[in-house]
Amino acid sequence: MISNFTHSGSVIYSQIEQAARLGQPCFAILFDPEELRVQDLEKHIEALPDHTTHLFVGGSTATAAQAQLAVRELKKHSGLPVVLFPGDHNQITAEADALLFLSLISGENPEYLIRQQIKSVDKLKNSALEIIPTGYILIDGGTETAVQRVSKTQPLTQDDPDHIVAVALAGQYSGKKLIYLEAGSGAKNPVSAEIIKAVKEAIHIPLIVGGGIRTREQLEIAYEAGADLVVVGTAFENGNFRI
Ligand SMILES: CC(C)=CCC/C(C)=C/CC/C(C)=C/CC/C(C)=C/COP(=O)(O)OP(=O)(O)O
Ligand SMILES: O=P(O)(O)OC[C@@H](O)CO
Ligand SMILES: [Mg+2]
Repeated sequence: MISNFTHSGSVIYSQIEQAARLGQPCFAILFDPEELRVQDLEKHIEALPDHTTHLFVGGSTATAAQAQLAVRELKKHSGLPVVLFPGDHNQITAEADALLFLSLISGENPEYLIRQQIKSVDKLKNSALEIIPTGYILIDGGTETAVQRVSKTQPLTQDDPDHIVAVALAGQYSGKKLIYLEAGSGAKNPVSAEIIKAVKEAIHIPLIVGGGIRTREQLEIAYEAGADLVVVGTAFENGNFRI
């Protein structure tokens, strides 16, 4: 019997999974609510690359009000799915289409492994927001990033792909539906092709890759290595993402 207790549909996740299965990679632009000026939003929407499939909203230090405004305005001006990628439970708003329910599994800070998630329950339990359990893995991108500072966790070295694969598999075995390899916003070095490939070969859930991707070439390297969804934030924010 189909359960009546299903919290919400899985429209967004099913799309990502199906695209991954068909080898049609997805592409997300990340809007940091802290940086977003509403008066510039239409210009940003017009500048979205044609192959954009998702709009992500989140920041390491954005407030609840900033996140809510960003989601509302993006939904108003674009038909693309708006997916929350929160740095904090306060950024969650039921007006989005889906939520990456992140757990920072590369680190050992209980606040980002389970406490933030518990704090979000009151908001989530009566909402129809699609919740996508996501294993979030912070990898050293050559600079100290906001995620590292905020989460007080160390990134995993790119020199040990076997360990990164083990963390990703532990996430999958724990029931995560997505794995997100993160080099950190504005990273000097994106996650390497070698690591993307090793993780992709090991897991059977879709793989998100982000952090420090600025060029068409880096984007293609990530897809070629096996990323199912690539996220670009800073380069788009700065008007530097040339494709
Ligand atoms: C799912 C729930 C309830 C909460 C999530 C809380 C967790 C586990 C967060 C993971 C750790 C973290 C701080 C992630 C931040 C992710 C993010 C939105 C990064 C974008 O970084 P920017 O804010 O753009 O960086 P800059 O400050 O460099 O611009
Ligand atoms: O801002 P950039 O470096 O594109 O990173 C995107 C995203 O992965 C950050 O969480
Ligand atoms: Mg940012």
